[in-house]
Amino acid sequence: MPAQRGRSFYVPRHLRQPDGTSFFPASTATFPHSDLPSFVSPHPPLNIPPRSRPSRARRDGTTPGPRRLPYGQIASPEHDLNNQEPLDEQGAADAEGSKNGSVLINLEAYEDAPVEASGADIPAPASSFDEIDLLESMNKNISRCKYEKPTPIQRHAIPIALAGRDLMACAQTGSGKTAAFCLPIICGILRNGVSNGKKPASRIACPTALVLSPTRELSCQIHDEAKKFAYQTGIKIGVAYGGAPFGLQVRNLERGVDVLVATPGRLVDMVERERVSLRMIKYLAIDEADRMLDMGFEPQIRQIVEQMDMPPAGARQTLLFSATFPNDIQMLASDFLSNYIFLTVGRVGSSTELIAQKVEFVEEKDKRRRLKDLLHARQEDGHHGKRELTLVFVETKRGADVLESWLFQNGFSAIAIHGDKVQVERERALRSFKRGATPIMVATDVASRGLDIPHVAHVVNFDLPKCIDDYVHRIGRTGRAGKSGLATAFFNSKNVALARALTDLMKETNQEVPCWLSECAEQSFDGNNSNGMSRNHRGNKFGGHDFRRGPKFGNKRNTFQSNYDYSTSIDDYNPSYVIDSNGNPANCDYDIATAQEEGAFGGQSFGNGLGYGSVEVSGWD
Ligand SMILES: Nc1ncnc2c1ncn2[C@@H]1O[C@H](COP(=O)(O)OP(=O)(O)OP(=O)(O)O)[C@@H](O)[C@H]1O
Repeated sequence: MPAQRGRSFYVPRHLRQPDGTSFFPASTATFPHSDLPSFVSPHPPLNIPPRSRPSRARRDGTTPGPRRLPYGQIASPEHDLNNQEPLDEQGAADAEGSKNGSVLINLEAYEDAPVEASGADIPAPASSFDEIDLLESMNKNISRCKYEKPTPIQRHAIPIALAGRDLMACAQTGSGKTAAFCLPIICGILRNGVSNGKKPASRIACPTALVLSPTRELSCQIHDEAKKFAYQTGIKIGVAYGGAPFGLQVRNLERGVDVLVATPGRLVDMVERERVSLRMIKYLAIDEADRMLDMGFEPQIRQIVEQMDMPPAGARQTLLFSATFPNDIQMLASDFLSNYIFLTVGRVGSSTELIAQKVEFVEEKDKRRRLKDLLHARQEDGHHGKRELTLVFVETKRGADVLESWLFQNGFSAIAIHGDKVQVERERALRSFKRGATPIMVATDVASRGLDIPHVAHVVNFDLPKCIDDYVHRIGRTGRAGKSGLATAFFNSKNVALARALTDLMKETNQEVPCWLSECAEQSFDGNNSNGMSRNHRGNKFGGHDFRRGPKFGNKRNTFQSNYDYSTSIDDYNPSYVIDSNGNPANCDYDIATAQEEGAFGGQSFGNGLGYGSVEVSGWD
């Protein structure tokens, strides 16, 4: 329903151009509202009954209701989460990722991204799982997962990790980073003999590997993935996260654990109460490592890694993964690593071209109406038939609750997830969304990282984040594992600081940038206004970069600082190979002038406000 057409927008004084006009469009008529996604659903439509008028529905969806509903729409006053039709059979098959024994994904989509690895003596990449020296039991599990060939990050990262090297790795969202660190860890433990991590004659769990992640949901997901890779190997995978019964988790770990997947808070609690010891840790993996080392989490991570009983860097193997890695965080992260390799698939912080990105100018007061239009439009375009999922990101927990209620009042079946909800509610929301029972989820940044939900076809940034890296992770909830996806962002005068970074990211991934956004980006960026920019952005399309190659490389002040014996120093850094999209070696020297201009490192302080300022509102664990 194009309710906004023809209405003019108020443009604040500071956003007007000198001639009094605005770089924002005068009315939505000039926006691509009609320009709705040319995105083609990867799923065939279902026969869906016509939409019926909603009246009231319970927010937790626990009351009885119709079994089959149009996309996101409530057909009767009440609906039952449990009785609702989940994804149909085809959907279930897709979710399993299999058909005729092969994975229904297009991994070729990741082949275009240039791969760059830097550091000393880099192990060669492998072209197939067979070529990687994983054990027979693990190869069987890889086949069971229907992984036919490794993704680029897996091809490069697994041999590096199997060679025992520390690694800082960056690759696009949805490109298979979880397996890239889980497989070599499990294989390494198997090669050295399974210990089933229990201190003899004691109730203290002593895992061999620790995987840290920022949210409870992500820890559960990694735990599930790792269990698949460790199936029938004898390796025990355990999980520890807040909001769930402490005693139950401890009792499970007491039975023995080789790989412990944990959120930092619960882990600290367990170590302090002497239920877990980190003294046997041989492998430390940190997923979403930039988030984990940003201001909110860094003290806790340092406590775990440096002040508890974990062996120091060099005595353990450390693997850090993320899709984004700002330079200042890379520098912090290097404290935890020894003689490491820096590996990137695509530019650090870049997105994937699988995601069609749309940016629309929408004033605050018009956002709800526009969201409603978008949800209806997908229905009318026939995208609703397969219970495609829509994830709507908002800035605050309260905003999530309010929007959830409003969607319900307007007949949409939506559920909110944020950090103020108790864990049972969070899990219920996620489960209901994943099953397709509640096809719209309103979320804060608690759902922005790592979550792998196969049918998310549309991500709406109802409120844009302050930092482009957060945007990259949010839109990365769609367009995963080779599938295409759509991301729509509502932009207005509150988001001007993000315009430049957003424009650059969109251009880099061959997206159409609206003229008004380009103009806004040009005018808002005066060289000082770098808000919203990723801290490693350097405007270079090719490759990512290792902060050790920055302008201060060679400056003793930047020699890595640590309590432990680091063999890595700026002096023995030795960039070894750069591979372009055709697999050929390429030259990708770091442009010092550009780096200095953009404050590659040292240029911006850690407290520059560009980090994850939404910690308070987003409910990280
Ligand atoms: N080699 C492979 N073949 C087929 N599917 C794969 C392969 N590797 C991973 N996948 C699938 O791709 C999906 C995305 O993987 P994963 O969640 O590890 O991505 P990610 O890179 O960690 O994303 P994010 O940056 O959002 O955390 C998962 O469903 C996973 O099972």
